[in-house]
Amino acid sequence: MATSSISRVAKNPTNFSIRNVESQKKSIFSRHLSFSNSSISLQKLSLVKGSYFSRKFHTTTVFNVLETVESKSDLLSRTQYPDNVVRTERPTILVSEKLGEAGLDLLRTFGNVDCSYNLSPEELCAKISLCDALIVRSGTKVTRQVFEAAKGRLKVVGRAGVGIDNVDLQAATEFGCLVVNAPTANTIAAAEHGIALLASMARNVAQADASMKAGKWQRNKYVGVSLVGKTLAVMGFGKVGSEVARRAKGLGMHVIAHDPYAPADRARAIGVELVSFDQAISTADFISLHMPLTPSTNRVFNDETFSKMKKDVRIINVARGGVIDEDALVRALDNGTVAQAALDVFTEEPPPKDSKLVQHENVTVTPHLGASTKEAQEGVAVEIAEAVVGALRGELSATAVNAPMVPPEVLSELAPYVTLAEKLGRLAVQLVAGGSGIQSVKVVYESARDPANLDTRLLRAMITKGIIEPISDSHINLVNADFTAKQKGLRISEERVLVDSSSENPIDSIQVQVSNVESKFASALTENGYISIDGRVKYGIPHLTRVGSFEVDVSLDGNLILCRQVDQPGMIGRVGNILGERNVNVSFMSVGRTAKRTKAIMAIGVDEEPDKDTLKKIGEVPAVEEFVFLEL
Ligand SMILES: NC(=O)C1=CN([C@@H]2O[C@H](COP(=O)(O)OP(=O)(O)OC[C@H]3O[C@@H](n4cnc5c(N)ncnc54)[C@H](O)[C@@H]3O)[C@@H](O)[C@H]2O)C=CC1
Ligand SMILES: O=C(O)C(=O)COP(=O)(O)O
Repeated sequence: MATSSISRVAKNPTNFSIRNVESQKKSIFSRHLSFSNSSISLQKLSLVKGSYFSRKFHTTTVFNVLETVESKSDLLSRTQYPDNVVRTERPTILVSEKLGEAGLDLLRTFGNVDCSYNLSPEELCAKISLCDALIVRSGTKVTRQVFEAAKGRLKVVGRAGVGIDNVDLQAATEFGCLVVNAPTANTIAAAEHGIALLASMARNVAQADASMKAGKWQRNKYVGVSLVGKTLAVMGFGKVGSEVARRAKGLGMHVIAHDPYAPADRARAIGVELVSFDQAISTADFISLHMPLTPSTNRVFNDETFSKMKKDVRIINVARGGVIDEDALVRALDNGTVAQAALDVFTEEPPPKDSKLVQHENVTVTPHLGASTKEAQEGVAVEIAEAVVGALRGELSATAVNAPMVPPEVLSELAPYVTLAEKLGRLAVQLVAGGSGIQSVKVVYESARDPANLDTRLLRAMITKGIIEPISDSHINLVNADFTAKQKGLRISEERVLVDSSSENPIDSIQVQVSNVESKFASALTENGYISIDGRVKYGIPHLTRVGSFEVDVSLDGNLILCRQVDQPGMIGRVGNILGERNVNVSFMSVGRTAKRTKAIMAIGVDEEPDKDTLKKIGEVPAVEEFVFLEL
């Protein structure tokens, strides 16, 4: 008989009307009674729905659909606002490194932009709890401390460039913060810088320039090497690597590449042979690095790998300093294995003033200038501003780094199922008797679609949200759903059941099963002993269609009383009277039973939350065997 202590969500009268019409006019099961007196016609309903869908569902991203769906179903627990508050004020966007004006202008049309450059880690942590978004380049370390200091307000980190090795992605994910980058706008700039370093290193341009400025004229000292006919190994054949390869081919070089993930046909198309790591480094005259810094590429160029290189090899690094063991490189330069190196990036930036590597006479250096052209900086600024604004609007950018991508057409199709999934999660957790922790949840999707064509990650995230949020202070979104579930020891498994129906709808029904728990409403348990509830989307609106082994049919909105009683005449009237006397408005009622005159379940939708006394009175009706009050 316990009732739940879950906090209420706001109500929107328009949605009640829609639901009432839905209940009244679209009842499918014979014993479904509607207590609605709504005068909205079905035609009007479809108009409302039509305009709603056509206006909103052109959107292309996950959070936008979540926002749309949630505002439609009156949930204020918005995915992207962890403090459960719908913010109406302009968001604050902190830009911690120089960003192109076009990007800043775009950001200013949407939020308050705080350009604070050269912040110390402490200053960044002090500011961040006042910010909704942070935009960085490679110079700002977005550490776990930053996410902790944000106190849940920071919703998106935008990296105005490619490399995200300066952002603690694991921490971002744990804190439900989306990370987006600008992966395309500086590709050419980085490739051109790679080629500039290659050519200037080969012809000693920087050294000769410094020598002349020191008053010298050393023509014999600075004899260079030619590029034509030499072998260049491109390590990392991604966007930058392939542009470098293309340009090097134009200089008459023989280009090979190593990239465990690059498709061979892409390489073949520009006349580049993909080879193994060892083959690349042992045959190349020049080696150009273009792989990201990850645990597996960290210091991949070290004493051992330098020793496998051809004598007098020349190395260019426009990727990340950390892929080279810099002390080993100094040794390789000193012992003559590596003739020259041209470096734009360093393990520590800026490197120490007395760095042997930077000071080495055979090394050409630039201070991380790969992306620093006017064109690239305007490009990344706009690219990242669009991504950040989109994310703050509730959209999931196409350049999200720590969240799954769900194609736009899948998103709009799944929208009503997203609401259904969250509500089933909310209901399931409220049916669990206090004290027994949920560890294992199984979700069964019935669908006529080929499982390969059914992306359920979004639904699983929303079921997780529905289950976890009411019983904890965690705030779940698509970024952190799986992580949070795992952290709380909640295992969510999924099963797809192929059914013989129209594949026009992505899903026929969703069943949520919670096993190894006690229920505060025993009728929700199946004969196998687990809590089981089913839901469907009918005419765009989520419905609860089964509780345990009882079929019901109620639209999922407002609050719900589930009663199990002896199936006998007069029960609906008796319970309805108790609620009516206490001014609790019944919005719909549905009765389900397994057999005539045995046991039945009554599902009663109520607009107001009945007080304890009212619920007690319902419990005292002699034929009522158990009941539970649930908030959706
Ligand atoms: N110096 C600068 O200012 C700039 C530096 N960069 C850096 O250049 C690097 C590449 O950037 P993009 O080409 O845009 O990225 P990308 O993601 O298009 O390419 C990276 C490639 O590296 C490959 N890769 C991953 N692990 C590898 C491994 N162990 N061995 C060989 N290849 C591996 C990937 O398969 C991918 O094809 C990044 O680290 C980025 O941060 C990018 C732009 C400017
Ligand atoms: O995009 C990248 O990965 C870069 O390294 C460019 O860095 P930056 O934005 O110039 O600090």
